[in-house]
This record gives sequence, C-alpha cells and structure tokens, in this order.
Amino acid sequence: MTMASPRVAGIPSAGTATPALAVRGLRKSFSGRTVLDGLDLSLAPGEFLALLGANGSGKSTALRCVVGLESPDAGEILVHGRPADTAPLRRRMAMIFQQIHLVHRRTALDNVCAGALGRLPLRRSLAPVLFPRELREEAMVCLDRVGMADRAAEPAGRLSGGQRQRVAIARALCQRAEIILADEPVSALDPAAAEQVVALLAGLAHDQGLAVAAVLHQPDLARRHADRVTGLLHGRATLDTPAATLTAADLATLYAPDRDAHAPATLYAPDRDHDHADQEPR
Ligand SMILES: Nc1ncnc2c1ncn2[C@@H]1O[C@H](COP(=O)(O)OP(=O)(O)OP(=O)(O)O)[C@@H](O)[C@H]1O
Repeated sequence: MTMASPRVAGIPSAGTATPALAVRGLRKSFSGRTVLDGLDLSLAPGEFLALLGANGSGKSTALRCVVGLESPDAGEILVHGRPADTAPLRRRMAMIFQQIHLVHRRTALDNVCAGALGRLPLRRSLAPVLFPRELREEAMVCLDRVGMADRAAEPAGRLSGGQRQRVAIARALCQRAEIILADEPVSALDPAAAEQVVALLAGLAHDQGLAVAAVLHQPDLARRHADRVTGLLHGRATLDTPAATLTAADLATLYAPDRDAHAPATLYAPDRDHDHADQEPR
C-alpha cells in the first residue's frame, strides 16, 4: 500500500501558475488572543475553494483581513502576485456575507449597479439614482448570470433570502471582481436555496474563470461543488485536500471538541489510502 502524501496548505494546487490570491503567514490577535496563527491559503483562477472549520477557528477573520476589513498583525496577502494594499487591487476582490447587505427599498438592478460605485467617477457615485445606461445594461447581464434578470425591477426587500444572495453575487460581478470571497453565504438559506447558491458560485469559478472561496458549514455542499477544501484549526490551515476526497476522519479532526485550544495545530496528514468515509466524527 502506498501512502498518498497530503498537499501542504498554501501551495497552489495547479502547477506553478501565480494564484489569484495567496495568503502567507497571516497573523491576527484580538486583545492578546491569537486568532490567526500563521495562516496560509491559496486560490487559483477558475477554482472553487471551500473553507471549513469549527466555530471560532478564524475563517471570517481571515477573509476580513484579506479584503481589508481587519488589519492583520503580520503576513502577506497577494493578489495575482502583488501585495493587496492598494484600492485598485482590493477592488479585484468582492466579499459576500451571510447577512446580505442590500438596500431593501431599491430595486435588484440598482443594488447590482451599486457594485460599480468604486470605479465610477465621483459625481456618479454621489448620485446613484443616475446610474448610466451602460452600467444598467451591464448590471442586467450580471443579474442574468445569476438567474435573476426577471426580478430586476423588484425591490430587494421583496425577494427571498436565496434570491437576495444571488443579487449580492450579481453585485460582486458588476464590481468586476475576479476573486469572490463568501463568508457563510448559505447559512441562512433553506437546503434547496443553499444548493442553488453554492452551485452558482461553483459555476462562476468553473465556467467564468473566477477565483471563488466560500466559508461553508455544510461539508456535503463542499464535497459536491468545491474543487478543494482548506480546513482551519486554531487559526491555521491544517488540511488541504481535493473536495472529492474529503473524509469523515478529516471532518472529525477539524470539528473535534476543543480539548486543548492552545495546543499548536499541526498539518493533518490523513492516509488517503484508507477509506474513512464510514467513520463517525469523534
Ligand atoms: N473584532 C473582534 N474582536 C475581538 N475578537 C474577535 C473579533 N473578531 C473575531 N474575534 C474572535 O476571533 C475568533 C475567531 O472568530 P471568527 O469569526 O474569525 O471565527 P469563524 O471561524 O469565522 O467562526 P464561525 O464559524 O463561528 O463564524 C473568535 O473567538 C471571535 O470571538
């Protein structure tokens, strides 16, 4: 029996091409408590990465650091190989949240147009009601890509949670983001809507070449739709594996009761030649 060697988190899985997003040695503490402990991540164009990990393992903090909503204490964040410390590079990333931030009284179309505010001339961004025709056309294309063109004129507040999340994704597309980071995008959705939204994110990666990473609390969705899974434990990436080979043992390790939260996390090296799929999490 040969031992399959696990790939080390942080090393791009596809050849040596520059990843769309690379995170190296990211550290963040709050009030002296370490939340990110040297996190490494990579995301290739056209890849859909699922981020898994127990509550408090640092997933949201990681994404918030990547898009500039938190300042990391140390580490590198590279977008297409360049430090993501300028507004134009940050605009190449869009974040989608569990709590969907849409203006409920504005139409779906207006909300999508708002994704372009960062690249509009100032006078346009101060008067969003005057979105130019070309932008409205582009926003319609984005709504069409998420299957919501027929609801363009509907106030966002009248849409279901799943529909609102699809509008939020269309807004990210209208931003012309190449990297989409989604923090628990389906946690508030029913199973059918969750499946649709995750399939949509996967499609943006696979059909349109975007780099997409999503924090998921549903390993089965990750298995079905993601290309790769990175697992966080105590602020480090301790698992990096093709989603299709994610095992029950992998999940047991990631979600094990926190016997010693201060123990250093080590790279988890599952023996891929064993079939752990029938084992229950510990
Ligand atoms: N602004 C903050 N101030 C203080 N502590 C924070 C802050 N943001 C996050 N934390 C703490 O950092 C830890 C990691 O939080 P984070 O939200 O990143 O975890 P998570 O893996 O996304 O968890 P969950 O799955 O529950 O969303 C938690 O203990 C949280 O309380």
